[in-house]
Amino acid sequence: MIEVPVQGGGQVQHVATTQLPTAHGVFAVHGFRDGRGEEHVALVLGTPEALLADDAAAPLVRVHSECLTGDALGSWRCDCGDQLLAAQRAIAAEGRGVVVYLRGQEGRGIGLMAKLSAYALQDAGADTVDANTSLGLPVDARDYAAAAAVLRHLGLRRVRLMTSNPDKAAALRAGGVEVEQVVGVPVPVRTDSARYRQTKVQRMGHLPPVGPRWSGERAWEALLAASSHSGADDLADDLPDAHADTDAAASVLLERYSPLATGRALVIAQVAQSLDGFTAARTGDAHYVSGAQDREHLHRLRALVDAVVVGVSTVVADDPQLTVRACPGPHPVRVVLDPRARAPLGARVFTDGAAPVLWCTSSERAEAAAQGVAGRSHVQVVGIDVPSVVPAGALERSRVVTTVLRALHDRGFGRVLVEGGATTVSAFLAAGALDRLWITTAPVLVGDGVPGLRFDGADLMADALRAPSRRFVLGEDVAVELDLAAARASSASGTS
Ligand SMILES: Nc1nc2c(ncn2[C@@H]2O[C@H](COP(=O)(O)OP(=O)(O)OP(=O)(O)O)[C@@H](O)[C@H]2O)c(=O)[nH]1
Ligand SMILES: [Zn+2]
Repeated sequence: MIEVPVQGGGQVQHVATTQLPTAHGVFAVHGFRDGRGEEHVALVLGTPEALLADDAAAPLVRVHSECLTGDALGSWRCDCGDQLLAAQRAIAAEGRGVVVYLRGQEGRGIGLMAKLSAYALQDAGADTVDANTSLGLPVDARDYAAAAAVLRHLGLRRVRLMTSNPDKAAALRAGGVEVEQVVGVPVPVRTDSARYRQTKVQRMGHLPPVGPRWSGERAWEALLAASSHSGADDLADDLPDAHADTDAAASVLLERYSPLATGRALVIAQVAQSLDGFTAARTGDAHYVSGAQDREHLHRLRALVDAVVVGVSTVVADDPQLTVRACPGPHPVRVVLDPRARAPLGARVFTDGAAPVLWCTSSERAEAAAQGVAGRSHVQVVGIDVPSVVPAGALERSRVVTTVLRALHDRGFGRVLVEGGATTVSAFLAAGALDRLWITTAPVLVGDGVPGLRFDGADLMADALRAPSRRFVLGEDVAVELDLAAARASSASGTS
């Protein structure tokens, strides 16, 4: 056993070293006993060479005071549990660092039972400082000499310390460890610990808290940025990795949209249906099938693509704007598939000027259509090489799909959302043109109405179209995403 005397009388004995596999990586864990008989541990990530390298930044270190309620029981009365997690994540993200976990510091050193008594006084209105003093106990009875001794034992003479408590930095410096930087520990804001955190700043001289580095807003900006890098493959840099410190909103957005946020060409579709498979009532009324969260989801999908495609029937029935309003983000180019040029010239997409419109008509109808929208600079007519008769057969529909996607691709719009109606989405699906299909199911029964997805089906369930899927709850609704590109790839390689 090695004894490490330090200034101020602190000394620790090294007792054992072993491995600790955790959610954040495999840490080495070193056990120590101090002069008072308290047992402490150091969780260490990274080789000694990596930790002690002179030419690298000083390693991240967290000196953490034991808190049974916060660390082990998940209590939100204090921020200890969140801080421990945030420290392990930050260390994992850098690939090296140390958490010194100090036992015997429960309740800022007054012990667990006294802390619970102090909590009871806080329930009655006292703040965390007055609660301790009215129990006749010190506000803070901790000292960190043992932490300095542990770090010295590990050979660490310079650290970046994760804390908001200036006493910890001072104690390490007094114990012979240089604190090159004090780094805030990013933790979520929680109502239950708000007053406690405020008191620490106002009455105990702690530094103000820092928020998580990835808020929902920032994550969404990163997703938008990653989507707009045309053609590049190295976009992952824009997005936080799996260990990044994210708040709840950021986690949801990143999980849901990261697979879509690449600069690569991508054709996706979205449909909202009733439980019994209708997209509108018998009269065509579709206001509204799904709820507000699904609307926001649809607007996010719009913001992540270059172009959004609708069939003319949707323009006639719903007069949609097809812009991004329920979240921040750029409007996509709006594409109306209308071989017979029957969209009303007063439709909102033709009159609002909010974003460019490509009106895709058959070549024969293109000139007349262009005259109809003359002077509306945001509308461009695109003549597509398809007959202007109703393209009833599957073959014609699939020709329209291919021709339109090629026309969009040629104009630099590789990322496409096919938004409706269900006939148009079905045509893209049947043509094998969709990479991902989002279907939102709303808990409503329509009985009879405008049918949802329909395509030439299979005779046997064994031959039905199956694909890897993900599920998301959107309020009352459930969105399922089918990864059709993955399904095609696995059936092409015969592994389906
Ligand atoms: N007495 C008392 N102790 C508390 C209370 N809430 C949390 N603690 C204890 O406070 C200790 C953590 O100290 P904090 O002041 O939250 O933070 P810190 O460790 O000083 O500083 P950071 O490094 O920024 O986390 C743990 O031992 C907790 O058990 C409380 O209301 N009363
Ligand atoms: Zn705590």
